[in-house]
Amino acid sequence: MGKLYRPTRAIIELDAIAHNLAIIKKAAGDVRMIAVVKANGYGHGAEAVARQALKSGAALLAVATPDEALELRGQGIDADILVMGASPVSFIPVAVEHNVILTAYSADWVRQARNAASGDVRIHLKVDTGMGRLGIQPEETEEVLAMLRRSPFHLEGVFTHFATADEADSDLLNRQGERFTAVLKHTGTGLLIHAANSAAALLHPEFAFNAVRAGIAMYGIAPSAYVESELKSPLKPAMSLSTELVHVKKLPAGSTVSYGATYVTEKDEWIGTLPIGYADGLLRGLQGQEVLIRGKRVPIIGRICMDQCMVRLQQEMPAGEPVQLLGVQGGEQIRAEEWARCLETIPYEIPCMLTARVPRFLR
Ligand SMILES: Cc1ncc(COP(=O)(O)O)c(CNc2conc2O)c1O
Repeated sequence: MGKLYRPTRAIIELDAIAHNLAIIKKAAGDVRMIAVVKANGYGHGAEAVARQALKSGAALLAVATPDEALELRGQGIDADILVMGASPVSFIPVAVEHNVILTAYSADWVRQARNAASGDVRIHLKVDTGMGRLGIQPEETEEVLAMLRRSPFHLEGVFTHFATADEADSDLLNRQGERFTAVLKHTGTGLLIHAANSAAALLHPEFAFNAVRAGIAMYGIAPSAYVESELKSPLKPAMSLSTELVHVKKLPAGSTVSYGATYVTEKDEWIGTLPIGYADGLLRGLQGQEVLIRGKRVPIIGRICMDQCMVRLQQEMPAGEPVQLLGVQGGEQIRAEEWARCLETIPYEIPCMLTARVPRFLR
């Protein structure tokens, strides 16, 4: 990456990825780890996270789309990669060429795919046990397995996905687990059997089967407040986001700040400008969110702009003063979970929403 002239950057701590995978592995037991690196590694950088996860013992990688798999292959990643989403039948020859594992997610897909396939097509069969997104219905299992046996597919795994593993109420989780266990009576041996996402891997080892698919927790973010409250060891956020003040001025009482002049200073106020805005992923809904300067919390005031935002300082400060938007500064910390509360969303969205304009530096 060439020299950058804007101080805004995300730092990705690979040690945190390793730390979090160890926590997940300890919780899930003696099972294989599938590192979910889709969506550019939840915004952290898929290649770097994939390499660290493999170094930390991940057995294979999981992505959402065929293109994400090909991108990793293009970056020289030779490990097994499972495309968990719907791959078009037209991708099958490409998958064989690049040794990418596909998901058989419906009886129709199997019917169409078996006519398009030549060569050893590696697949995992997905069963819909209650997520209602992709997967065959449990009652289709024997029919689909029979079709697979009469096809050029090499069935290597069976999986399902939990809809409520991050919630205290485990009723649907248990029903999904029972449905999936019933399906496994028909699938034979020697398969990778995986159902658990981070929440299930951390809190429900009874559903670890012989592999778990870790996403959000690998990045050091708890799937939900409930899961975080149940954790024995804290996760370590792998991403921090920082910048610097680029402009500081004192505005007299009654001065307006930013578009719409929605913020008016009530007295003489020191106002700082940060070179980060909603085109970087600092969404306008984060107006009012605090950032850290000299270890103290100061609020974003006025409307967040495309490339900049303003904060109300407690005193005069020089341009160049470090600003922490996510991460630790002094004795304080701001986490993705806090942004998620501010935006009334889930923490998953936070790292994913940082745009490519924010450079990611590995540490
Ligand atoms: C099929 C599948 N397996 C595993 C994971 C990892 O889950 P985790 O990040 O909770 O560990 C996901 C995440 N999928 C999504 C997370 O948020 N929206 C999603 O579609 C997934 O879609």
